[in-house]
Amino acid sequence: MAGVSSPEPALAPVTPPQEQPDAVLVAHGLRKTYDPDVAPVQALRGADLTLAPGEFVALMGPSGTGKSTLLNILAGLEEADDGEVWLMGRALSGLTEKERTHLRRRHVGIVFQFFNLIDDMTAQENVALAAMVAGASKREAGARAAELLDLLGLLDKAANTPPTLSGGQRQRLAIARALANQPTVLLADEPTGALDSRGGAEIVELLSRLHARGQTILLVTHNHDVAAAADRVLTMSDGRITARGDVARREGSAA
Ligand SMILES: Nc1ncnc2c1ncn2[C@@H]1O[C@H](COP(=O)(O)OP(=O)(O)OP(=O)(O)O)[C@@H](O)[C@H]1O
Repeated sequence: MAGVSSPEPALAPVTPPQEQPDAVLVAHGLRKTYDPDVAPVQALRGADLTLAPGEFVALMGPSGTGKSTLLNILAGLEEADDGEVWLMGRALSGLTEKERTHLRRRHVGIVFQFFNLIDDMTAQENVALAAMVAGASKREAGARAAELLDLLGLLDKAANTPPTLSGGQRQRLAIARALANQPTVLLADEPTGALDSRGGAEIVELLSRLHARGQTILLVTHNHDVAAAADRVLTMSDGRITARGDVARREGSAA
């Protein structure tokens, strides 16, 4: 639990974005306490992170150390109590709500474990809707959806609704939907968590292919085999990033 203190020190802050002008995403000093007045839980205690263009980074660490909280804040689903996030070099705190939403819609794709698909729409409609929300015309959205379903091996399931797909297919559809806005960065929280090993391996293979095409990816996972596909593994403990490295390829070690 994040409330239990860890002997590991936090690392020094990441380089400020002015010295990393091309960073896609930089977070500095993020703090978040849930239920501050009743039963405070310090989920984030000064989390720092930087993502360079085209990087595939895995975020690991024990349960309850703040990984999902960090991802939710980066995705704009939750607000930090303190700290700053720079997306495409722009500090989010300096933007209006509307500007923030616009910037995120343009640059961030989100894949969460529980899919968030619309059950009474077809696979094609689910992806096309996300493209339209991001500003595509109906025609462009239809074409983009077909292209993404093809890329993700789901073209023959375009007319299926999510409940008629397997878990692995649903997760691939969720990834297709997250890519519908052609995001600069894809944020994925345990995308293989609900899948069997074959389904998980398919998602890893898919993420690797997207990465090879230049997609920047930040992935939360408990699975060392999944993390091994990344360029770099960050380890969270006690609400902070406590290890950074390019060690994923070395025997799946996370530290
Ligand atoms: N909405 C919430 N309200 C209160 N506490 C929360 C809330 N969300 C998370 N927490 C607490 O914040 C801490 C960090 O949770 P978080 O889900 O970010 O951890 P995690 O590292 O992603 O865990 P896991 O690996 O189990 O998914 C935990 O102690 C959790 O119980």
